[in-house]
Amino acid sequence: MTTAAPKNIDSAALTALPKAELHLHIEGTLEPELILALAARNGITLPFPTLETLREQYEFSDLQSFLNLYYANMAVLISEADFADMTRAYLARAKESGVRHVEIMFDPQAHVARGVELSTAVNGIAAALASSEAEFGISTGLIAAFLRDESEESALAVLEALLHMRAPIMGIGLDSAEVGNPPSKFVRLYQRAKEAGLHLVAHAGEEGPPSYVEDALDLLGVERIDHGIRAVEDKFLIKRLVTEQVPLTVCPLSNVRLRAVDTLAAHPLPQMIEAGLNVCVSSDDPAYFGGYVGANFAALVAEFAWDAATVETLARNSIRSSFASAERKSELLADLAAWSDTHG
Ligand code: HPA
Ligand SMILES: [Zn+2]
Repeated sequence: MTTAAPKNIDSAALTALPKAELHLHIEGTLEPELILALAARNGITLPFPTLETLREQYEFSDLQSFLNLYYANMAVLISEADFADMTRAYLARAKESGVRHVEIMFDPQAHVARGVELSTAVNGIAAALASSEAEFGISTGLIAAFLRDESEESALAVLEALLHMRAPIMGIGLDSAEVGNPPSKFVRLYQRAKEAGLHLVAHAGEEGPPSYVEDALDLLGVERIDHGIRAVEDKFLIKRLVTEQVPLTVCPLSNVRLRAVDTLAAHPLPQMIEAGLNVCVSSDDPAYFGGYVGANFAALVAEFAWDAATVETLARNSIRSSFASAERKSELLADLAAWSDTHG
């Protein structure tokens, strides 16, 4: 018997790969063109009012330097239509990347702090998500992410408001400036969300130490870790993450642009796959970091010369680690098996 040589993974095959995107900040999908269009629609003057001057700002030295621009650009989001247009634009691009299921994070506190009603943000995003399956073939879920550089009281107040208005959220997350804002600050928030039946995720180990990953699991009870790349610094933690198969949503282009790693070649993802960790690939803030999830896969395949089996594993992990219904997961896994028959 001869073994067939692995086929090359071309861009059409990567696009066709059925995948779930589990780490995506919807405000991080605002492309410069849309920022300027929304600014014009709302009569807002931005500090960088042209495409050229705005684009010049997209050089980051760390997470905080990115967050400064990310929060400043949110000023253009005023009406439900703005939130809906941003979300629909993302879904259209996600479809081009072969995304079949997405769990979208949004930052409710960042909008409330600007004087935008919570219902405006929630209803606008939800309106676009409501037609996503029919329009784009993408099933969706919404996750309210809380700002870890704000107080737990502020997060609790916004969570209560979301529950009171019966916002269509499936879970909560924790994002923004990580170092100095450990998971231990948010124990009551996560307890409350758990009581309310919500799924629990948190960013940990992006810039923060491996102990934040451990604390997110032990103190907050999260089901998934967003990023988690610094876990590789602690071999005992890696062993635990492998044993428990904790999902890690890794965002390679983000890590390079925010200098969490020096280069894509130096990214720990191959080592993480090799160790048997339950990793998947996501885009984080694709309008800021040089590409949607398809571009992340393409860059990885170009850098590491991966075969079909490796990208299939990453896609399978993303589907299995999602909070999609059991039926939806089976459907996507069947599509993945069909992809493998063609491309494997
Ligand atoms: O990459 C990120 N890290 C932390 N907080 C964030 N908020 C939006 N994007 C990010
Ligand atoms: Zn993120």
